[in-house]
Formats: sequence, C-alpha cells, structure tokens
Amino acid sequence: MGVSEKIKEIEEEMRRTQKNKATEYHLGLLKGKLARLRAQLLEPAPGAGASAGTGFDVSKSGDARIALVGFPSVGKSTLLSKITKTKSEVAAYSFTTLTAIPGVLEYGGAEIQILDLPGIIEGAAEGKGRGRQVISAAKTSDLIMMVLDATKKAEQRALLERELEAVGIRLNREPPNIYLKAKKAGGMKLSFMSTPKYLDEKMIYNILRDYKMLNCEVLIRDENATVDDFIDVIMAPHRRYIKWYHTPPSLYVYNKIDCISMQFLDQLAHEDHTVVMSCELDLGITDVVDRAWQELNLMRIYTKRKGVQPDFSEALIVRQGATVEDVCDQVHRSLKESFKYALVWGASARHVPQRVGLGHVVADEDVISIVTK
Ligand SMILES: Nc1nc2c(ncn2[C@@H]2O[C@H](COP(=O)(O)OP(=O)(O)OP(=O)(O)O)[C@@H](O)[C@H]2O)c(=O)[nH]1
Ligand SMILES: [K+]
Ligand SMILES: [Mg+2]
Repeated sequence: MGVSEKIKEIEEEMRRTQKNKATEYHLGLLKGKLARLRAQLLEPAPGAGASAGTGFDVSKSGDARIALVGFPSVGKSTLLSKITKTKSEVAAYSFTTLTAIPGVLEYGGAEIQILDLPGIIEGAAEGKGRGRQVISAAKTSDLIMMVLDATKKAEQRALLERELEAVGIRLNREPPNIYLKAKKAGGMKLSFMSTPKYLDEKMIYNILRDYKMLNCEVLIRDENATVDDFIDVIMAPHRRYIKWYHTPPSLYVYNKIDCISMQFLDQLAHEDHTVVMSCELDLGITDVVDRAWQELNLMRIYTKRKGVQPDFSEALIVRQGATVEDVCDQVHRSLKESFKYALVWGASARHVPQRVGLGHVVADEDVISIVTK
C-alpha cells in the first residue's frame, strides 16, 4: 500500500471514530501516524532524483525570499508583475503559472526575491497538482504571502491553512513548550510541570512507542499542550535540540478588493496578519510591500562617509535587534577591531547624530558613520 492510500485509510478511520474520552488515545495515536505519513509525502520517492518532492530549481538570491502561495487565479502573477520588473503570465484561467517565476523587489536598498508559484488546489499536501513542490518552495522562503481572492468564500483561507498545516507549516504560532530528548537507554521518562489539560501519560507513551522512541526524556512544560503539539515536537527535524519546524512567518494578502463591499473590506482588513489590495486598481500595493518588509524582521542600514551624503540605493541588511557591531560585521569582518565610535542618524538615535559604541541597537533606515582608530 502506498503512503497516500495509508493516509486515506487513517483519515477514514478517524472520521469513523467518534470523539470522546474513550477514543481519545486511539485518535491521538492515529494523529501521530498521520503526521508521520504526511511528512513522508514530502520526501522524494526513491530513485526519483532531486525533482520530486523538492522545490523548484530556483536559487535563492538577494537579502530575503518571499513566496506567493495561493489557490489558482487569485492574482499571484499579477502581484509579481506589479512589484518587480519580471513579467509573469496573467490570465483568467487556473494554472496559468506552471513553474516558479522569480522576480526582484527593490525596497530601499534591499533586494527581496519574490517567487511567483503555481496555484495549489485542495489535496496539494497529498501531492495533487504541483502542491508538494509549491509547499517545498514555500518552506525555503523567509515569508509566505498567502494570496487570497477577496470575492471568494471565507473558507478558502481555512482550506489553504489546512494544506500547509498538513505538511508541518505552522502558521504564525509559537512552538509548543515541550522538551524531548532521545536517549540510548533508560526507557521513556515522562514528567509534567503541571497537570496537562489535553494530554495524558498513556497517550504520550503510545505515541512514543509508535515512533519507536523507546528511550527518551519528555518534559511537558505547557499545561495547554495538545496531542498535535506533542506530535510536532516528535516530528521536529532535529529532535535532540527540539527545534521547531523551520516555518517562515506568513501574511494573508486579500486581492481583488475592487469587487467587494466596503463593509466586507473593513472586516477583512481587521483580521490578524492580514493586508488587503487591488492589483487591478493599484490600491494598497505599497501597504502590502511595507507589511511584508516588517514581517521579515530585517532592517536597512545606510552607511555614510564623512562629508558625503549617504547612498540610499544600497543598504546593509541586518536582523531586527542588531547592534552597531553587527553592522560592522556586515561591512568587513575585521572592522570592529579598529572601531572607535559611530555616529547615528535615525530612529534609534536620541539626538542626531548620536555618538554610540558597538553595543548600540540600530533601527530600520538608520544612517551610520563608522569612525575608526
Ligand atoms: N477584479 C480584479 N481582478 C484581478 C485583480 N488582480 C488580478 N486580477 C485578475 O485575476 C485573474 C488571475 O490573475 P493571475 O495573476 O493570473 O492569477 P494567479 O494567481 O497567478 O493564477 P495561476 O497562475 O493560474 O494560479 C486575471 O484575469 C487578472 O487580471 C484585482 O485586483 N481585481
Ligand atoms: K490565472
Ligand atoms: Mg500565476
């Protein structure tokens, strides 16, 4: 039996099983099995080479990558063509785009790669259409832009989320506070910080056994942890370090707001992690780009030589929370050895220019002049 059939069988069994206290263990175990099988779907088939299950063959470039993910004809290619110089084919029929089309968004000296992708359909996680490839490409990005059609039913968002969650992409959620460490011997040791509301020992032992983790240490720190959280931790790629799935943050982008009522527009615009736009009317595009930049958690720092205007067409890109020392490292590895002080203009400066040391935390669009010994 293939993986897809096994998944179907388990899903079928879960549907048949009534949810109650008596079936809780069984359902938990099934969920564990399901998660493991779904992860297998993303692995390339033996002998299939690099193409199956992996992303498209587009190399990463620039300071960050944003993937455009969504159902067909929501306007992904239209958006790419709007914000980059690349033209991706746009048409009123589904699956116009059949492969990944990269473009470059220039954003105040930063270069962001935008990846236009084929539309995904329900069942993408099981390998329908280009689903798996799209999802793999999305996982390699620094931000997933979930492009949605504002004229379609609200369900599309939940459907899209379900497809992504099914393959372990956790959308804007904190990792569960569960500690798990594989051991060589000693059996399964389980402890709780406080009595968990949705988990119990028997269920956890069953799931661990199913995953053949017979020797391990588990500490559940979060009383609200669910069986799904627990499975996520088991499935994390580097179990020993309990790394959360590397999941990029995501932003919901509703397009085609030219076709909806003001009332509905207002409702959409107030949802979390959401921006609205109309590519057709050129409405809200700048907001979308600004929000995406914020979600990337990056900052643009401009350097300035003494007596010369700063060059705003080229920025040093650092992570949110970066200090002057990180900025120095971006310029040259040995710069901080000859560092004397820096002058800062911009949001992080108390007065301009402020004279600061290596530990000063910079802000987006700061201008910095580094003075060396
Ligand atoms: N009314 C309206 N139509 C739009 C808007 N943006 C795009 N469209 C139309 O929507 C249709 C689909 O646009 P595409 O950009 O091809 O959509 P896509 O998501 O790339 O589609 P696939 O590649 O097939 O998945 C085209 O006919 C566009 O002209 C918008 O803001 N408002
Ligand atoms: K289309
Ligand atoms: Mg397209």
